[in-house]
Amino acid sequence: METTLQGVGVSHGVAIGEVRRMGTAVLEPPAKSVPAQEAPREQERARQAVEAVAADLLARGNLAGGEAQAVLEAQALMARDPELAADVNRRINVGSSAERAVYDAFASYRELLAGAGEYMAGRVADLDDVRNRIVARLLGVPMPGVPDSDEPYVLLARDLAPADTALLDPSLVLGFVTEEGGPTSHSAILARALGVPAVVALAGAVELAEGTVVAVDGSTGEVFVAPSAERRAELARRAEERRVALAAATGPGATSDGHKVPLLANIGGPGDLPAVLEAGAEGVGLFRTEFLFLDDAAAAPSKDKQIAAYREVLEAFPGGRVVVRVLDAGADKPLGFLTPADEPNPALGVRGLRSLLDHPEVLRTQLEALAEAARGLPVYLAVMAPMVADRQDAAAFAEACREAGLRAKFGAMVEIPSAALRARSILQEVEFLSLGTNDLAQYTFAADRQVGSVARLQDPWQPALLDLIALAAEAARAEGKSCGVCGEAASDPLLACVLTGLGVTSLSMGAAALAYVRAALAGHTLAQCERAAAAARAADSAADARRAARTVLSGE
Ligand SMILES: C=C(OP(=O)(O)O)C(=O)O
Ligand SMILES: [Mg+2]
Repeated sequence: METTLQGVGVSHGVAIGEVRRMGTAVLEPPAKSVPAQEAPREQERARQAVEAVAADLLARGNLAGGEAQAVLEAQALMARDPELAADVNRRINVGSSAERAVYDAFASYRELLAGAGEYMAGRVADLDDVRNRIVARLLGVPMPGVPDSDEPYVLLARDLAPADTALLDPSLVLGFVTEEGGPTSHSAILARALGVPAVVALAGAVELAEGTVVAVDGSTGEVFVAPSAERRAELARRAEERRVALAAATGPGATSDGHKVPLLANIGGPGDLPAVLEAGAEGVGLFRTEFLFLDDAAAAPSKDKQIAAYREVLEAFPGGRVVVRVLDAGADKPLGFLTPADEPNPALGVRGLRSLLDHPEVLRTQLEALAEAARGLPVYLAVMAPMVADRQDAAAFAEACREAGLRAKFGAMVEIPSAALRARSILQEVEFLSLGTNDLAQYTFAADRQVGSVARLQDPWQPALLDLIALAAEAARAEGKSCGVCGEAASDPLLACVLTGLGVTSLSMGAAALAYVRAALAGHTLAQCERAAAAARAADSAADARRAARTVLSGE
């Protein structure tokens, strides 16, 4: 029988399919004691699990070929290491269960690797993956990581980290459902980048059994479990209605009375270009460069690798604008070579621009790579720094850009309330602002963007967030400079009208949202957007702000 679950819809569209679960991180197996007479049986279980995992890794390597094959073969060698096997057997002889013995033996091997120089330390993540696979097999729980499936599926997870999703095959993912995460979590951002429907913060999601058929409506946040034939028909009708409305809006972003609001794209690398070009993006408003390097977070990316990736993006927008963000490492996007491992609270620690100022050579290499990539291309390059707190940060960034000989506009992201409050002083150092509303909401409401239970406070309609946006936009207007939004707030069509009314000068979003936002802007005048913005700011809650804006925009 059909049941309906309600979460938060974060990426439009409808998907119907079987759920496949993302294996969760392996729990530490309990340290129970196993009687001596069972030791041989436990040793055999351990041996078989190790062998099965090694064989599986080799088989995957054969399929993948290239660099991936070398990595998987090295992992299979780690699994079959005779020293490790001897250690596992020793631990079982003194009373460990097979899973606990594997867990502990890998822990001591891990310490050895971590202390054995930079290259070996970089293999720790591979070793952990091998351990997780063997322990998961012994415990009889799903393998960690992306599901193995040849059929398209709806991906179900507690939450998704950027590193998990690097391995997803987009052609197989129909949609996402996650138990954690809010509208600005990386699950949501990735879903929008892939253009697949997604629902996050769905309580009880991980209890859905593997293979359950669900229908996901990423616009309303509903997930229908075992949908009826009537439900499927209704969802197909809704999807068709949206498609028709979208097809009607084309061209550059503007209100119905011609106030221009360039519609730009958020990208993570050249792989996103076909979708954003197809969706008619007028440029790039946020190139999240750290996404290029998540697969090799142990070492700083080489200059040549960077130049190639940047050039590919810059070439795609002749005559257009491309805003590149320098590496934003830390908190939800850790990079081993930049992010301190032992911070008690990484979101409040050395992340974003702070870590680049601690590693000036990494910043210099990136800025020089950008200068080189842009040489001779007819593109308006802009470069911005994440997590700018004050004028001193902005000045340090601008100075680094000048030293690298970069001919581009330098800008600051407004992601920390202090930057919105003192936007005018920051604008003495840089030429534009870009509001990162995801982090700005996180820091304004002290609400971790990765935690589903505080998603209410991550809602970009919160009037306090709208006030900070208005402050930054007014400061930019007073200085005769631009102030865009590149956080996920820009991808909500109704909110995009409100942001325009607040004085924001461009909107940047994932490819899938561009048509929706274009259509919403084209349906309203600037004066209507301004009235909607005033009504939203006068409200006392996110829900009331949304209602007030909707009333203004639909009632005139
Ligand atoms: C655009 C933003 O940056 P990210 O989501 O990559 O932190 C933001 O914080 O709004
Ligand atoms: Mg941010």
